[in-house]
Amino acid sequence: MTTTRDEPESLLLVLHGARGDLAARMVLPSMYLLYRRALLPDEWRIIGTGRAEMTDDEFIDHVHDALEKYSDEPLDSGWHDFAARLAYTTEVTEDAPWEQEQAIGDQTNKGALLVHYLAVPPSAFAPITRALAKHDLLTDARVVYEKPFGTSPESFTELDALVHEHLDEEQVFRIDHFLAKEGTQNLHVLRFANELFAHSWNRKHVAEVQIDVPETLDVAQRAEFYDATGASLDMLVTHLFQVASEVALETPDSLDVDALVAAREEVFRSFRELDPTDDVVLGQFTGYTDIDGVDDDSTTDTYVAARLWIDNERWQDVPFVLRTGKMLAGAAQRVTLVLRAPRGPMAGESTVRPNAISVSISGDGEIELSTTVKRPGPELELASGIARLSLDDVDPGASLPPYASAIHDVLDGDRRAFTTSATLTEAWRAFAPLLGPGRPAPEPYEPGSWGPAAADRLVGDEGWWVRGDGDTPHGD
Ligand SMILES: NC(=O)C1=CN([C@@H]2O[C@H](COP(=O)(O)OP(=O)(O)OC[C@H]3O[C@@H](n4cnc5c(N)ncnc54)[C@H](OP(=O)(O)O)[C@@H]3O)[C@@H](O)[C@H]2O)C=CC1
Ligand SMILES: O=C1O[C@H](COP(=O)(O)O)[C@@H](O)[C@H](O)[C@H]1O
Repeated sequence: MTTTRDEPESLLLVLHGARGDLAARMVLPSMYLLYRRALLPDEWRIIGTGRAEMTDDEFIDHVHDALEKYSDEPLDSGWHDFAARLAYTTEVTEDAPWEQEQAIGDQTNKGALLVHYLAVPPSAFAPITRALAKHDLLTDARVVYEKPFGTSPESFTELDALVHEHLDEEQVFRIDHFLAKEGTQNLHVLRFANELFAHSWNRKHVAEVQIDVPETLDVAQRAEFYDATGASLDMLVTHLFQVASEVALETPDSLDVDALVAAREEVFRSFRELDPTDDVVLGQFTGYTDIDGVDDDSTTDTYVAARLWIDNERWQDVPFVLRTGKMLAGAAQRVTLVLRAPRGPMAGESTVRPNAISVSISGDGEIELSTTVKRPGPELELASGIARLSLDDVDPGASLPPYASAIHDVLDGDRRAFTTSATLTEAWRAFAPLLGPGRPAPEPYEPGSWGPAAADRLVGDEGWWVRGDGDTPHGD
């Protein structure tokens, strides 16, 4: 399997929104981890930006605090070397000179790779892009955009046009960290590298696909953002659609980046527009509107379950049932292919569960195969058994968390784990009916439950594969 490896000799990362929550939780700890694993070029620097003034030393203290809180790596002698490469400056704007322009130009003239990471609210993507273009800081640069990249088909189209006015698609890295998860990346390896699975991956053998990300998390820490977003924008049109495309890929000619991305784009074109009446259930947990920062009459969805249809030969009539929600009874990130009942001499045996290929995409990932076996004993009695392979048992297991993996890919110029303009265009097309007058009203559900019972009609007779406590298929 080849990748587009294009490792730079030196790096200048401009981290826009460096004092924000995402920078503290994900970006800075990821850079520290990459540094400690010797996965950064020998020469590198981070320039953090923000709208307020701050000295370099204050920024270094801020980064230290963030790493203490959010990094698992020790702040030992390596920290001092890391800190020596940090600087801070006020944010670039369109209508004023920027003090960093000359310094950045000097670095890039010497061959440094310039990466702008926009860890800022989506409303700031356009002004910062324009400002960077105005100061000629986009030529040959790579630009990382956080999610959501647009909040409606219209705002996506507008942002996409602006971005393409100044950047080639190859320069643009739109993060969807679910694509960077080890477990997600294992989906196509599992399928294409194992004859055992390759032939089952179609409508002939698969009755239903469930992509299930229930969460126990509350939203009180980010109420303002969440109330303006909701589960379907935060998770469905983004992560769950991307994972669905990863499951549903047509077989690419190779696993090269271009072939893989093209296969993902192709399957997105087959996504049928959601039918909000028949195929979508929204929910809101009881007590949501009492949270500070949430409107008293908010109709924001904190839960969504949707049946997605993929209109191509491989998946015609196979429902892809996608579910996620906050404050649910258990947490999981699981893709399950529920297989059809066997034909032949054992057809009609109804005492056991269906076969299933179930992949946990959280952490390092785990594969479970639900199989039917003979119960030991003199009679021919059937039983269900689950074979499990935890991917952190695979040698050598040195995985990177999704954000570190995504940043590493940006440095390598490897775009396989990023969304593209084409996939997002199709995602918004398929999702658009849920933004219209047909959007169902969210149904109430109790915190700690599995969400509105109405969603049970979206899955087959076996129900939700995840329905125990925690990340556990039912019956475990
Ligand atoms: N936090 C998280 O866990 C996740 C966040 N994201 C995405 O990451 C991005 C950043 O999120 P998060 O860090 O939580 O958000 P914050 O609200 O913490 O904003 C990040 C920083 O952006 C700067 N900023 C805010 N408004 C503007 C503006 N209008 N122009 C320029 N800079 C601005 C602020 O810095 P200053 O005041 O110093 O200028 C702020 O510290 C968002 O797109 C979000 O959707 C995605 C997944 C998870
Ligand atoms: O992007 C988001 O993802 C998280 C779930 O992802 P994880 O990798 O942290 O498990 C979700 O909780 C959050 O609402 C959403 O914005």
